Amino acid sequence: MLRIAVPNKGSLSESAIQMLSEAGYSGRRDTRELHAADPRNGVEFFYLRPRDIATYVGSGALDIGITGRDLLLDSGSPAREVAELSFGDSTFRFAGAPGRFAQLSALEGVRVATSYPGLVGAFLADQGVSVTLVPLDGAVESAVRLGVADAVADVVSTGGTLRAAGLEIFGPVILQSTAVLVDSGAPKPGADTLLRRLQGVLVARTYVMVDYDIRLENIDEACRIAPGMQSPTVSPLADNEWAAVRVMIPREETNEVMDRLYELGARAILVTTIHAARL
Ligand SMILES: Nc1ncnc2c1ncn2[C@@H]1O[C@H](COP(=O)(O)OP(=O)(O)OP(=O)(O)O)[C@@H](O)[C@H]1O
Ligand SMILES: O=P(O)(O)OC[C@H]1O[C@H](OP(=O)(O)OP(=O)(O)O)[C@H](O)[C@@H]1O
Ligand SMILES: [Mg+2]
Repeated sequence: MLRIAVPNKGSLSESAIQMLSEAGYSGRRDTRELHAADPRNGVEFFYLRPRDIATYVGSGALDIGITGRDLLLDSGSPAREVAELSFGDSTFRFAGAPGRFAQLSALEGVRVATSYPGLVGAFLADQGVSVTLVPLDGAVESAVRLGVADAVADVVSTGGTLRAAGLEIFGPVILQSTAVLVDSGAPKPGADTLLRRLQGVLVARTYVMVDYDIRLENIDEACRIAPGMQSPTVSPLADNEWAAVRVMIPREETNEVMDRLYELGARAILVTTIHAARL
């Protein structure tokens, strides 16, 4: 059985569990369960703190897992990133009182609070800036107001938490993070199937299927508007001056592509969602 680590709570948990469900796996039924077997698919799930997942996978205790890139790098674990999963996006930034720090070098010698000391320490060492790191468990934005640090380094999503704490971002982007699939680098039976299934979910979410009818003389132009993956499927119609075309397009381009096809003379343009895919 492939042993898979899944975030048990926090920002990544719900999306990770949803994605595995769309990939055809059945997981735990109760949020307090820490382990669930899915014998039909030959996998076992272990629900763990996202911060600990790289440690379990890097040590070989578990085969593969879902965590954040920032948490992976912070852990110092030898686990490696296998694929991006397109959720849990965030940036990792420095912040301080408005106007206090103009650039990174202004951090020299000051106290920087973070719950990612491994990630921030490595970044600052690489940049040749020496600070006193103040490791905290969370809510690090309060550290400046409460006087335990001069600046913070933390996850930023909307920026709302920083603003509410009266802090301002400065300096370079430390990291662009996203949820990732991680493994130990050693091949594991069943891991390829999991990866293909998750990639299938991403394709199904990112693309839609478009069907339309078009006059034969306009097919080439229509295929330039929507070229598809390999190439559109073109089928004859009973009226031999027309053909039916089927093609995948990026979901976010749906209406623009429909408008352009219609203007070209396409009719009966139908868009359907994709439930699952293997490219
Ligand atoms: N708005 C967000 N807040 C926090 N983490 C986020 C956010 N968006 C994405 N993430 C990502 O989620 C992961 C952190 O998840 P984790 O569950 O450890 O902490 P959390 O969501 O802050 O939960 P908790 O604070 O309850 O431990 C990181 O990879 C982080 O980049
Ligand atoms: O930019 P925003 O949209 O405001 O989101 C970022 C905030 O969300 C997270 O905090 P969380 O709620 O997880 O609490 P924590 O700091 O205790 O982890 C993160 O640590 C930031 O504080
Ligand atoms: Mg948090």
